[in-house]
Amino acid sequence: IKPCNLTGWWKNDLGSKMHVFNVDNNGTFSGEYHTAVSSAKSPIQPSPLVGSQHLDKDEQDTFGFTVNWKKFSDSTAVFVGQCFNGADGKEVLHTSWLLREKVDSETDDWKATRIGRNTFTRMS
Ligand SMILES: O=C1C=CC(=NNc2ccccc2C(=O)O)C=C1
Repeated sequence: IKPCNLTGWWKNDLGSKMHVFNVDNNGTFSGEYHTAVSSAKSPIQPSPLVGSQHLDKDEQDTFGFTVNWKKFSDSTAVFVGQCFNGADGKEVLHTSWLLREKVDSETDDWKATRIGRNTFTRMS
């Protein structure tokens, strides 16, 4: 199976863009996340991401990464997923995410984590 390397630019179904810098030989990578969903008032600036992917030979690897949302909010998102070579030959990342918003009091802890799914495709 054609290997699937995360290095490069990806776009998700919300229109956010992710730039993965080089993946080292441990599968560790860093990058920048350019969200499309931040509140309009704050200028969109990239947030740092760090992650790790499997490097099995010629496999469709699983990965995880963490995004710390700079500036606009003290939230953190973690993504887990797998890279596939789609039927059309295009690479696609199917991910699940947890978004943890910072809440002001422990009594609000119960409502502070959201879950969802995102699909990323490589930006040509
Ligand atoms: O200030 C903030 C706070 C949270 C954010 N979450 N974005 C996400 C959370 C889950 C999945 C995708 C995204 C995205 O931005 O594409 C973005 C900006």
